[in-house]
Amino acid sequence: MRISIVGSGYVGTTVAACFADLGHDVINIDIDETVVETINAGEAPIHEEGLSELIVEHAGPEGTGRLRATTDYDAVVDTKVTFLCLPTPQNDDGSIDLSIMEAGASQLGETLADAADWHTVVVKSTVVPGSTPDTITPILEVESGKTAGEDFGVGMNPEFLREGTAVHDFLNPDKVVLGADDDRALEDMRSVFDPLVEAADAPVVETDTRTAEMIKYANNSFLAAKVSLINDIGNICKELGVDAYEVADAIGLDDRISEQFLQSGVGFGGSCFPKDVRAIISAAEGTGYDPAVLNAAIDVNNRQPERLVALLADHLDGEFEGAQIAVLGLAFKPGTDDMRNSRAIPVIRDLQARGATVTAYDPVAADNAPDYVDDVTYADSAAAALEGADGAVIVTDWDEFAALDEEFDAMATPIVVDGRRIIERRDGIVYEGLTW
Ligand SMILES: NC(=O)C1=CN([C@@H]2O[C@H](COP(=O)(O)OP(=O)(O)OC[C@H]3O[C@@H](n4cnc5c(N)ncnc54)[C@H](O)[C@@H]3O)[C@@H](O)[C@H]2O)C=CC1
Ligand SMILES: O=C(O)[C@H]1O[C@H](OP(=O)(O)OP(=O)(O)OC[C@H]2O[C@@H](n3ccc(=O)[nH]c3=O)[C@H](O)[C@@H]2O)[C@H](O)[C@@H](O)[C@@H]1O
Repeated sequence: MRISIVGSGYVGTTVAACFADLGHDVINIDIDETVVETINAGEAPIHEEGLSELIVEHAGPEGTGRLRATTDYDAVVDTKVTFLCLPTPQNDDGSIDLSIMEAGASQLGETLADAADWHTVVVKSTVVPGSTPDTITPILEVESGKTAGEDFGVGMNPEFLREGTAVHDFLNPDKVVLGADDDRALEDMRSVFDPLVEAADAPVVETDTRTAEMIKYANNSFLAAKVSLINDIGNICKELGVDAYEVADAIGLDDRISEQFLQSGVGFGGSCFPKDVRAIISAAEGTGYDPAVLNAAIDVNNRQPERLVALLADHLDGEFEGAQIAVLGLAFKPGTDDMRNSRAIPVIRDLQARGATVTAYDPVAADNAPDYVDDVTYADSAAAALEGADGAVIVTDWDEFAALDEEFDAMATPIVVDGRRIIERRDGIVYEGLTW
């Protein structure tokens, strides 16, 4: 099937490359010319395991030609289904900012005015319940001069991939959620997903657009709250002299709890959990409901970076002035160069506010870091960051940090505060785990 994907970021590029791999003819539309040129040159515009190979195979000069990128929305007319994979950031008050979606829907609607045939538009971005039927559909109708359900269809298909394992997650979904308010749109979505559903033997949930939108927030809220709950328990463990990881291993054996998302530490970051939990809190508050547990999840998450720095402060007798602190890890999780809402940001700012100078190292995210933090020296290796440091904090659980050993001996004072349980406790290091 010929499909178009609007937005070529972490979701759009992954989805476009994977759909091309599943046999569809895919056009990826983005306003960023560099991104478009990169894809058309057969290269991945973002760091994601397995993505470069797919882009070489389907967009590269020797490739299948099933993936092509453009800045031109008119390309949509040659396709049958369009997925909107545009950013849905937050306003200052935490509520969802739909302006980019509105701009994309507006451009798409103008293009659809010229479409002779039925076309289905699918919202893949994470949007609060009601956004698709109440905001996106009316824009498409006004700009195209057509009627939803009669001339074109609208669906909502939330995405559950994780950054770092995006290609694997997309191709091996736990579930595929297809939300639609009319049968033809649903039928088109089924046709797009058939090859994936068959290859992955994935369960399909068919529902209306509002419910599909809410399923996404419920999924992310549940996981974010689970991380905050294990962090709350972890903080209690630390205060009481108990190892939270031993506790988590045991409770994770209970199928009702499961072992996943029980790693306590410096908290959740990324472009989704913090923003999505705040957006659904805001939507709930708009109805007059106070979502107490979700507010607590954000509150606990905000406190973990402070607790990490406070543990280091204890070992430096509160004296950060003139201290050189190594920060290992900048990305919000391993496997990605994404620093959006990384816990490294509050950790670095807190250290600097207390008077420390910061030398940071991350295997892939350092180039993005200056957009988020100032006055940081970037080292080429963990060893270089640690050399001469008065203390170190571990913010991201990159595998390579687990192999660090004698590098700590080159520190001026080998104090290591581990926010991700990645470093081995050993003689010669003053080691503090955040929740163990
Ligand atoms: N990042 C993730 O792991 C996941 C994200 N999501 C959701 O998917 C949506 C997209 O997120 P990301 O891919 O992370 O965003 P992103 O920020 O990585 O990429 C968005 C892309 O859209 C382009 N763009 C902006 N305005 C445009 C316009 N008017 N027309 C065409 N292109 C335009 C940008 O140039 C950029 O390349 C969000 O709603 C997010 O919450 C859902 C699941 C996973
Ligand atoms: O909506 C989204 O964008 C995505 O958000 C998350 O994916 P992602 O943010 O890429 O990464 P996760 O692996 O979920 O990690 C999020 C944060 O939680 C932290 N985390 C995760 C698990 C854990 O046990 N402990 C913990 O602190 C990670 O370090 C990271 O900072 C969800 O897992 C995806 O299903 C969803 O599609």
